[in-house]
Amino acid sequence: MRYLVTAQEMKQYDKNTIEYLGIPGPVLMERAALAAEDFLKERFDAVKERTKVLIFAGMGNNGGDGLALARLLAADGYTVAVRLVGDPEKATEQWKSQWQTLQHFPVKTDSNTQADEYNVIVDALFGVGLSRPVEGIYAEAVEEMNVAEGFKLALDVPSGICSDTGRVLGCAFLADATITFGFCKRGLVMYPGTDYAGQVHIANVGIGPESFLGQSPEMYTYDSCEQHLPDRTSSGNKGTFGKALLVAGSNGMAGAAILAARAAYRTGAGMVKVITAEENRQILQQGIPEALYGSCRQLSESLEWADVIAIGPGIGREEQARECLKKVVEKSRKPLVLDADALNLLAEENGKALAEKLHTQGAEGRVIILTPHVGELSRLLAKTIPECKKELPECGRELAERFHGVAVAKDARTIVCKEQGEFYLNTTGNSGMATAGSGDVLTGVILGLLAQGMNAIDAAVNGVYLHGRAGELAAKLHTEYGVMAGDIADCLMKDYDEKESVKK
Ligand SMILES: NC(=O)C1=CN([C@@H]2O[C@H](COP(=O)(O)OP(=O)(O)OC[C@H]3O[C@@H](n4cnc5c(N)ncnc54)[C@H](O)[C@@H]3O)[C@@H](O)[C@H]2O)[C@@H](O)CC1
Ligand SMILES: Nc1ncnc2c1ncn2[C@@H]1O[C@H](COP(=O)(O)OP(=O)(O)O)[C@@H](O)[C@H]1O
Ligand SMILES: [K+]
Repeated sequence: MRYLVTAQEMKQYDKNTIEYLGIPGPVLMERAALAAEDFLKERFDAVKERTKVLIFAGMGNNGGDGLALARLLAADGYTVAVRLVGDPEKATEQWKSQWQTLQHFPVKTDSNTQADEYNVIVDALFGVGLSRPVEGIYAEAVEEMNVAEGFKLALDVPSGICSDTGRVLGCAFLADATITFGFCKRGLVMYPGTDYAGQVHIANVGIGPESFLGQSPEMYTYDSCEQHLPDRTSSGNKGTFGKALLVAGSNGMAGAAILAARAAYRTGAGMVKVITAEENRQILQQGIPEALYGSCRQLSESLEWADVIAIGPGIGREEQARECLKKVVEKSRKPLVLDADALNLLAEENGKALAEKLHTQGAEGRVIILTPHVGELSRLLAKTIPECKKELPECGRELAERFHGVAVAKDARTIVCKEQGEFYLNTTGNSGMATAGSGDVLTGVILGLLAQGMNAIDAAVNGVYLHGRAGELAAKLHTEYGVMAGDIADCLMKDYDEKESVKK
């Protein structure tokens, strides 16, 4: 698990470390600079004589980090220059202290430096203190750094990237790598910030979980989650691993049902039964002979049979779909995943009463997971798509609250939201997954995990992770251009044993 912090959280943890834990600010800054120095030395020590480093320093403590780095590198024999951007009169106390110390070291600090004469450019203009769009002399400095050749390292956050959202404020430094201090900032994994950050390295500078003082970060991600899969009893039979009911696929949309059923099986469900339009019977049985088939008329008895239910992929918005959704809501209290057109039906005017019932069931303890993409989310919340994209965690949380459930707000960086507590932001996956049917696969994955007894939040979080991971494996085989949803389903769990054996 890796925390993802906002600027405000990071500043609070800095403050707690200094004021409560008693580690002085200059010590933290020195450690930040040492970490950056180590990072550069690892890459450039072998060619030290030919390495010329230019550091662009702002007037805040990010600039202070830059000055400390300049001193360390110069003391180590590197050719280093610093370009000051801003008015030193307005610099922070720590900055001023770093500046005085720097005067005793052979570092060029006049303004005549030409970026194209250096082969390492370090951005120490702004870190988590960026508070408005980058303009004027700061924008010029960013532009100069961006057009320069050579290796580009950002300290803490690429200047111009909002630490909380990953958005570009005015313009931003395009880094090859970012060394970030203490905890990873949200903006370094969200788009487009992640593209600007390059490779992200998290440096331990002495600000750790002790600094939370009861207020842990609100967001986290997984780098690896094998240990979070449901236990698999070696003596289990197909009943042990759950009976998953999938209501999917209207006439002509059998593919959605096949993809989701396939994904549920691949994730480990013992039995998958698909309720779909009569016309789909043959193609479904050919496409996935392992699945049981049922027509919409058999829905009631299938609801009795099932341990867990998912409804939505490819069901359309016709009367039959509405009837099925009504039954699933009214005749069952079993764990339920709602996706695609099931969500659209709930968002319609005449779906409001059903949504109200679900809300009550959620309050009474029914497990409800909703998996909207931003379009579906915008319909459910009556907001615009840009609003939902901009405030995805908040919108996801609003939906989770509305249904007393778990909302999987899908985008290039999907966020799993509960009514309260932390958000999970997913970092697996790639643009190859922006392909029709990819969401149907996710529904099947979450259903498969629920079938094996996982709780709602774990099924949603791990489902999203595994789905993205499968997308990465699929892209290795087919490139991001060539991935189709079926490839994602087929790549599910493919590297699981391998990773386990590496771990052992
Ligand atoms: N103890 C600490 O405080 C530590 C801080 N560290 C560094 O300190 C950074 C945070 O330092 P600060 O809080 O001083 O903030 P920054 O150095 O990120 O920037 C803040 C300064 O930039 C100005 N500013 C913000 N946006 C601007 C814009 N668009 N145009 C022009 N000026 C703008 C602000 O008015 C302020 O003067 C971290 O990112 C990290 O690099 C690290 O050294 C670790 C320890
Ligand atoms: N650029 C991307 N990077 C990572 N994941 C992505 C990207 N684009 C889409 N996805 C994932 O693919 C899935 C698409 O789901 P959805 O929009 O419901 O597709 P469909 O309705 O076609 O099945 C979501 O899980 C989403 O997070
Ligand atoms: K920076």
